[in-house]
Amino acid sequence: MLHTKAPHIEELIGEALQKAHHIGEPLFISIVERIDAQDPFQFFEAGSAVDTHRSFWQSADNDFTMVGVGKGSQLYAKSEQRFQEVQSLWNELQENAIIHDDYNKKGTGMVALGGFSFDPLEAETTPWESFPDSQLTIPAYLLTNVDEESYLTINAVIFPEDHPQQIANQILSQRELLFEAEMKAVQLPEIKKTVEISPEDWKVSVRKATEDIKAGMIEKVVLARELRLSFHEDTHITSILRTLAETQSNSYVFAFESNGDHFIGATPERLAKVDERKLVSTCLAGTTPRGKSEEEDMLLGQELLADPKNRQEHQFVVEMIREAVEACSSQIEIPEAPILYPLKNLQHLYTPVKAILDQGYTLLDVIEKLHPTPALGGMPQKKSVSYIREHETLNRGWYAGPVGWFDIRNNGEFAVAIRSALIQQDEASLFAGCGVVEDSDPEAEYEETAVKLQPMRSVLGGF
Ligand SMILES: C=C(O[C@H]1C=CC=C(C(=O)O)[C@@H]1O)C(=O)O
Ligand SMILES: [Mg+2]
Repeated sequence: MLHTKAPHIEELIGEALQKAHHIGEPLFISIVERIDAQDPFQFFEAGSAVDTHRSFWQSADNDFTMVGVGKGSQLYAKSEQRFQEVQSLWNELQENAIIHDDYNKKGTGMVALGGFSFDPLEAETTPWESFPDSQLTIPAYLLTNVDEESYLTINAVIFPEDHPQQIANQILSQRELLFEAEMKAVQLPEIKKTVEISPEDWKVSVRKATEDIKAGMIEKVVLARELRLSFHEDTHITSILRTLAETQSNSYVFAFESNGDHFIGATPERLAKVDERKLVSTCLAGTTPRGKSEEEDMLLGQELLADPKNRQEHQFVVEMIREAVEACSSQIEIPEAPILYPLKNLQHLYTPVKAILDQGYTLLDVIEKLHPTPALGGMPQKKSVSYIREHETLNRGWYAGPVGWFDIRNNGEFAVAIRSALIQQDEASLFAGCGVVEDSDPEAEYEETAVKLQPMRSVLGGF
């Protein structure tokens, strides 16, 4: 039930239309209202009656959630300069925008949500046909839960030839649908078939990578593998999303729906966040399972902190992020040694990076410098990405790519889309990778990826 009244939509659209007429060009309009507290999962569910294009984003500390429905506008770019191209499209869109916003809260109003594939030079498109190289959506309807309040943004492009009444009616009827849905009971899928894609070949590729590292070809490379599940029925995405959010603490929970396909995950790995020019990035690499008892857990954690192979894996990430952050910011703070970052099934080595972003740089500039970090690609950056293109048999698509959001206040946050799955009706592909260094043992790396597959596997009907 909706207890707030939409602001004078028709009036605002009428004004925008007059202006569009005057300049002879389409105009972007964004209207923000504060609404009664809304459950984001219910809103996501209700969104399916409005559009098959939805987005979900919840920050790792759970205090910030956004749900996008439909397309107010979209930003696409397909080239090695995709981050800069998306930035230019975003700047252009803002030039002809009218914004009605009395609140000025982060993540409300004109906000772009979406992601980028791991490697823009990957030629293969299957099974990622619905997820272009970069796709950022300014949702037609955006729910933002921030500072314990809920906000609804309506975004639309108004063309000079549009009819204001018609547009207002459509918005008002869709807006009503968004607050109507009854939440179904959580229903997780039942697995019909589980296929691990060539685990033995994958271990051989890890062994080969260690040899190539010893031969000096590269220093580190992250190799990923795939697990394919099929289900007895089509999956219910809201149930999967809600269960993921409930079970995976310390993680960003995300979902992107595009043409009915879903890319969904719970990733612990922040790439970069900018909040009023305060920049935060994260080095997360080096892994061990959680213990079954508190004692075993501590022991495993201490071993991880002291393990040279994992420390090396981690250190590559710290060095690279330091260099990238130094190129665009000042007052950089990086602790000398990592600490433990505990998740439900595993623990990582973690080093936070803080800085103040220099004037003139945007979040996308930072993402461009960082992606991929050696936690997802390797070291050196370009060589390891080519190595992956050549030796990894799966098509990563958006797996390990940057996913997130930004607004017109230059705030935003991107995480790296790991611990994730591409869900296509009654099928899913799950992905997990691991950092291979000189001393990697293929069997141990295989086990590490098995634990990393666990969070998605368990919400998809597995153990
Ligand atoms: C590439 C993945 O994890 C990365 C992030 C944290 C720890 C990692 C590791 O210890 O190997 C990986 O670099 C993945 O989960 O698919
Ligand atoms: Mg590792």
